[in-house]
Amino acid sequence: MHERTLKVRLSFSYGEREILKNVEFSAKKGELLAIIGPNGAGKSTLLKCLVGILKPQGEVKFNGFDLLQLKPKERARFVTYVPQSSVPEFAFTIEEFVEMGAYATRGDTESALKRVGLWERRREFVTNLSGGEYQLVLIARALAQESEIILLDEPTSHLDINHALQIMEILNALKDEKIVIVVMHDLNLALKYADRLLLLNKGTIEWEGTPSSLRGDILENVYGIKAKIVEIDGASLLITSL
Ligand SMILES: Nc1ncnc2c1ncn2[C@@H]1O[C@H](COP(=O)(O)OP(=O)(O)OP(=O)(O)O)[C@@H](O)[C@H]1O
Repeated sequence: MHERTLKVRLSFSYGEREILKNVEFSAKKGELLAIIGPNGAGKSTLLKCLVGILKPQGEVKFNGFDLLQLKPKERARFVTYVPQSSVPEFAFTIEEFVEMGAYATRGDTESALKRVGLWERRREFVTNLSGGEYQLVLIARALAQESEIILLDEPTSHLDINHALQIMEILNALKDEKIVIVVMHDLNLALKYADRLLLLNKGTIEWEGTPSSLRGDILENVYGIKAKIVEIDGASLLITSL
């Protein structure tokens, strides 16, 4: 049996400009991996490399073979990508939109929509949804694809705290079935839900560890802020100022 582990080692340049420099990490089922880091650090570029939208140098090994060597359709069986979203302008119903995900079956669509609580609303048009509701639809579409790896780029960015927590709970429940990698800007949500954090800065992994091992001074250097992490009721809370 191959271990169900994703092993990444890659670099990527836009033309002459090196954006990701020898980024090396692994991810496995059972843990939610959050990628954090300042604007422009290369987080979205990293996800796009992992899903094959961009062509990096290096390798993305899963179960011993290199996903970068697969054709896009084959790769879609293994990796699903949920991009940063805005509501689309085409008139599909929620159900049609989720079914359009690669390799999704009707059964997958039903269970995915039930999981995000949108099955009853499946005949509504996606154009009429709020940003947060559309985010849930995108996640349902990714779930319906039944891939083994799911990559999400700031899935809570447009969401109120209730919906943000709902999404994080869904991802938390998903991590035993799939490898879950999430780019997050909300550091408090990352501290609460991530099992492991990757801090990306200027295209390299500046720090990697569990939320409980993160210290304020690590964030201070990278973000140029004052930061303190305190424990309240067993939870880590980040307090910041300029
Ligand atoms: N198509 C492109 N052509 C050239 N440079 C690009 C392109 N897309 C992104 N970049 C550059 O790559 C760098 C990393 O961008 P990326 O979007 O990966 O950062 P990020 O960490 O996701 O940032 P943010 O938190 O702001 O979303 C940025 O400096 C950006 O200007």
